[in-house]
Amino acid sequence: MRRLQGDLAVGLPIVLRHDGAAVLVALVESLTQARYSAMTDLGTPELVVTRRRAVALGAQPPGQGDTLRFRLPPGADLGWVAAVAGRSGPQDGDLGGGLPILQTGSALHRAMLDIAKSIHVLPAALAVPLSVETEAVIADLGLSTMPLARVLPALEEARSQTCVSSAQLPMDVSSSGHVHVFRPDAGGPDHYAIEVGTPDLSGPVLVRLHSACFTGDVLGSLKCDCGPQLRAAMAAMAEAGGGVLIYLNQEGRGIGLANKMRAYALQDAGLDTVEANHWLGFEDDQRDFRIGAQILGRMGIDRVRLMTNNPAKMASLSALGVTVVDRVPLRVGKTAQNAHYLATKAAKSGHLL
Ligand SMILES: Nc1nc2c(ncn2[C@@H]2O[C@H](COP(=O)(O)OP(=O)(O)OP(=O)(O)O)[C@@H](O)[C@H]2O)c(=O)[nH]1
Ligand SMILES: [Zn+2]
Repeated sequence: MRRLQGDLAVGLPIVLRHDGAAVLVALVESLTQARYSAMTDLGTPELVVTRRRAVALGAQPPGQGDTLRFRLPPGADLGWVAAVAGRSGPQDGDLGGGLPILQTGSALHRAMLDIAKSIHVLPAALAVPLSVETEAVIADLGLSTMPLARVLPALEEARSQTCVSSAQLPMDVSSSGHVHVFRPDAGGPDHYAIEVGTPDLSGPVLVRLHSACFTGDVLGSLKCDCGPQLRAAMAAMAEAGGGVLIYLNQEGRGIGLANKMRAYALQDAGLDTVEANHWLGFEDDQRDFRIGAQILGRMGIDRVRLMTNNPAKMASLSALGVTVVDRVPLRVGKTAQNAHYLATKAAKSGHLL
């Protein structure tokens, strides 16, 4: 799967197989003019997008499925395809004639977008069904290939983590502390568990499950409350004698920093934080808290006092077998610039303020 993800990330097409059929797939995010031309020369391409994206573009898609596909209209160039994907910015909502007739996508189409999301790029793919003849044409290119049946298990495998290194770290909140680095067995970004002070891991542990926010954690952004929440959680852990911060590299609620900045540009144009995610084709929250639950398990922690205002985090951990003994609210970092963001999270995502 890492090879497949790497190829797609740099713009190389891959071949997915299912039920005796083969489809050549490239992600719109990394598609170049040369590859677009080569793919359209090979057959009749379809564009695959999420229902969220189609609705954002004004379509009224049939059925219930979350993945949709349509044939490229005559004359559609790479610029049009990129605009459908939302690659360049808020102006991409203006498609003129709108989208051609949409069809519900199959499990194969959904897998394409799942792979795109797993590498934090826009969920939009160009797919060219291959005939026996066209397969022969590309046979020598050595493209990565995978049967559909292996895609989901391979993505699942990336959630299994192993601790690869640990060391002591004195910090300003506490002179005693440890950092443990966890790595997905199937590759992907590392995640970190930080023991602040000397927590008793056998009892209910004061825990913060924090998702990376480069802009808030590092740059001191006033648009969200992440930086103050991070620092307040660590200070509270030190004060209590110990706690564990799980720092998950799930930037932008799991859409990655590039897409979060696209979402910020959309917010500058008037959308709220949830609408901006939808406009780009993502769900409100693309994070997978199974990773956090697994790291807790690897550390031998099964009872937590969870520092959060997000009931969905508590519910996810409970469903995954971690006992949430109580919730410790984290109400810090309100600014004039993030008041609307926090109000939207309360109204649309159920955050407790
Ligand atoms: N997509 C997107 N992500 C954002 C935006 N603002 C902040 N984030 C991300 O939201 C996440 C916030 O993470 P957390 O603070 O752990 O989670 P939370 O759901 O707010 O819950 P608690 O803080 O625990 O109450 C981080 O990954 C940020 O990068 C935004 O406008 N759009
Ligand atoms: Zn933030």
